[in-house]
Amino acid sequence: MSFCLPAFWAVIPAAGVGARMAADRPKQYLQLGGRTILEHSLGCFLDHPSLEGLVVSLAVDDPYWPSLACAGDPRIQRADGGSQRSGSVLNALLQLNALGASDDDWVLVHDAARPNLSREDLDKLLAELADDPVGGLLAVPARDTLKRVDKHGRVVETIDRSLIWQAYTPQMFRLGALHRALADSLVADAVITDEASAMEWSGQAPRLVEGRADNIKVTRPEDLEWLRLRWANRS
Ligand SMILES: Nc1ccn([C@@H]2O[C@H](COP(=O)(O)OP(=O)(O)OP(=O)(O)O)[C@@H](O)[C@H]2O)c(=O)n1
Ligand SMILES: C[C@](O)(CO)[C@H](O)COP(=O)(O)O
Repeated sequence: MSFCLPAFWAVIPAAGVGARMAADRPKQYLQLGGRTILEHSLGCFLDHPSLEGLVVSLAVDDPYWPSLACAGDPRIQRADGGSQRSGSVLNALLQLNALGASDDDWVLVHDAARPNLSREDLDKLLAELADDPVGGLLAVPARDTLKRVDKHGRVVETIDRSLIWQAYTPQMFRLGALHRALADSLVADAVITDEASAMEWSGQAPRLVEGRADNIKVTRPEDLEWLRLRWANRS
């Protein structure tokens, strides 16, 4: 059964420094299968027929972007990164407004550090949330036993994981609602680590869409080692 997926705008926050990766450059510019991690993450969106436009948030002093083949792609607009991920996303949303996006348009925010997003998961998110009143995100149910610890690293509780999920990206919300939620939560100095937490802060209940667990965020060296092994086995 073919179905029409909703049109959407994409925001790719790529202004982080990758401190936990401790590499010689920000992790989004490390190589995976002959391209940078950022190029893989952009690629999943640039060829999608429902894409209206894409904004990538880059550090204001990013020296690496101009050397990428996609730097001149007219489908990609730039926004200045912020001191936090949420600020980088908010700046990109402002750019979408300038590009003519409307408040009711869908926006998908996807970490530049998640290069392994599948087209199947992207289309699943779009299809399942196309008519949702709030929006939502790709997520994976907790698979391991979870422990709560005290300040000494001693277990104080095993948490019931039956209702615990890990938030991934893309996260999909209407532009106007996300813009308001991010701006208001930033003014209130709320702790916001993803778009869904800003929507929750504003009183909304985003919907989880189960995705693939291998849509991992490259955070530490072993994450990239694992992806490189998978990529090598693909070719
Ligand atoms: N001020 C920031 C911080 C992060 N990001 C982006 O948000 C995504 C997820 O953030 P994270 O994995 O934390 O990346 P870093 O902040 O670079 O990592 P670290 O916390 O280890 O420095 C990444 O694509 C990163 O580039 C961003 O655009 N602007
Ligand atoms: C947005 C995110 O990837 C969802 O899990 C996560 O919150 C990013 O956190 P980080 O500390 O900025 O990597």
